[in-house]
Amino acid sequence: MKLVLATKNEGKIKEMTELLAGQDIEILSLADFPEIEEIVEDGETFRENAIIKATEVCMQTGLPTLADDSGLEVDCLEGLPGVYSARFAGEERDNSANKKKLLELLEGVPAEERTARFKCIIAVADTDCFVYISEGTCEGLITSEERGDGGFGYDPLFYLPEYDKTFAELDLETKNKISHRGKALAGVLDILSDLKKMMEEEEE
Ligand SMILES: O=c1nc[nH]c2c1ncn2[C@H]1C[C@H](O)[C@@H](COP(=O)(O)OP(=O)(O)OP(=O)(O)O)O1
Ligand SMILES: [Mg+2]
Repeated sequence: MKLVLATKNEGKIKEMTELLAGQDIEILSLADFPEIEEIVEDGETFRENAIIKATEVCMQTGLPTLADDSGLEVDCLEGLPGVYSARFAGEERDNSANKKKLLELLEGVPAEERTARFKCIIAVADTDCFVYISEGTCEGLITSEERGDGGFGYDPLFYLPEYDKTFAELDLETKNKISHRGKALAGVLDILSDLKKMMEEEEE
């Protein structure tokens, strides 16, 4: 079965490809469909945006599609950047500027008040564009400076006390085991396996 990952984010593609390894699924991404235009993520929640991305790409490709909408919620910022994580510092969606803005907003906030969580909502659209949803959360703390050079996005600022490491200091396998994305993806594996069976039966 072919599955389109409805994302342009190389970091997500890498993590999800690893999480789906061994499922005998042929993974495509938006890089394989250059004709698909920029999708406007104007939902008010991760859930809405995940559904927008999954259904839009499913309709345009006619293939089963998986979309991930995710972001970082910081408690002392009342949940910001949240659904605005990608464009926190502006529409250019500049990662460095996003991280800088977050650190500036948290200047002077003591470690114990820097609690935060990553959230990920995954939407899987089948060939009828019927949508299944799964969620994952990962709790951590925001550091006061960047640590590590792995991962993507806010990873160098997201610290896991149990590991004494940021997401950017963990290897891909460990991040996938504990991350919001790893947990959300685990919740759709059964759906994907059912979908695969269905598609194979249809072909016979
Ligand atoms: O594990 C993560 N490690 C670090 N940062 C992360 C992670 N997960 C989400 N994030 C950040 C990146 C981006 O600022 C926002 C997601 O925004 P989001 O719209 O879902 O993704 P995106 O625009 O990068 O790619 P796309 O929409 O094509 O899937 O949260
Ligand atoms: Mg996006």
